[in-house]
Amino acid sequence: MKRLLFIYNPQAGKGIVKNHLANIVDIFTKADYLVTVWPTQGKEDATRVAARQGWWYDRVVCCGGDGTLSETVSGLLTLETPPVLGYLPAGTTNDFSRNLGLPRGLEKAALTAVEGTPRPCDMGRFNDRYFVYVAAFGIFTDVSYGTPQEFKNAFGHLAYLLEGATKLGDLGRGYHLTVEHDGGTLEDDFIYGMVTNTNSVGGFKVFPPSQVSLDDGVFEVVLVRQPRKVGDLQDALLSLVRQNAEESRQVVAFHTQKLKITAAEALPWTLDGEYGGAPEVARIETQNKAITLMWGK
Ligand SMILES: Nc1ncnc2c1ncn2[C@@H]1O[C@H](COP(=O)(O)OP(=O)(O)OP(=O)(O)O)[C@@H](O)[C@H]1O
Repeated sequence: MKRLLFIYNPQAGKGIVKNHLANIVDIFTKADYLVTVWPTQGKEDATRVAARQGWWYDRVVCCGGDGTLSETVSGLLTLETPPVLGYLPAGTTNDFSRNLGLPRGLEKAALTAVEGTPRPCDMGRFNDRYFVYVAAFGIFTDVSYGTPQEFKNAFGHLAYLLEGATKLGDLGRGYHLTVEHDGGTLEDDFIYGMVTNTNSVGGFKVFPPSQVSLDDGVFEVVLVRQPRKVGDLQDALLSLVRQNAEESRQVVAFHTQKLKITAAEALPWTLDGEYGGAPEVARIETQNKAITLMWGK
């Protein structure tokens, strides 16, 4: 009999997991797993339990929103040989799960967690922390802006925000940055930056799907320069909407394995939609195929 650790956030997505718990455990049991169930007790608890107990299990499955997935992965990455991870999306935002082709419904996702296709995926290191699919800074990811929910929705709203800014003639507040990546170094003022592993962050796409993969060992980086005039904002917006960032003066887009961003002041970041601190120097690196995730067939 194999061993499975099921970590779930009882608060995620208004507590929907509770209504499905018996069915989920039954699905795991039928797949020949002895199941340990761990309802998370608060912030960072998923990280703690995954880091301390994960080594003993053949499979870890987590259930919750992007926050729970990110916390579980952070714990598993401290292990020498992390077990295969299944994910049951149950949050208010489940951006990442779209990339895994998971079926709708917790029972179907539970079946995928034990009988789907295991695929190694790249994870991100951000100074001494980890992220699963996105690290970002700038307009509307700033801590001073508002609630965590507003951060979470920021990515999907970027194009919309730029459009609004264009109408208002608000050129935004830039950060003076030195950006060192595999292909060179640039120094300029930027209003927004995103380092991502996926092609779907709130439906905001920059790279053609053929250039993006979860296991290629590189991240996709998008930086929006500080506009000097309203026309610059329009230029940035158009290039984002048309997915031709490479041709825009306002938007810089590239792939890289390593990235170092040095800011002239504290720069607030979000990691997987949660506040990630405000370091002056951010060292970001792809951890190639660091976690094997269960995918839908
Ligand atoms: N028992 C708990 N009570 C309160 N918060 C918790 C508890 N367990 C975990 N958390 C915290 O809740 C945060 C959000 O969790 P999660 O992302 O799973 O759910 P969500 O907010 O509903 O979904 P999303 O983040 O996708 O909007 C996590 O950062 C986690 O640390």
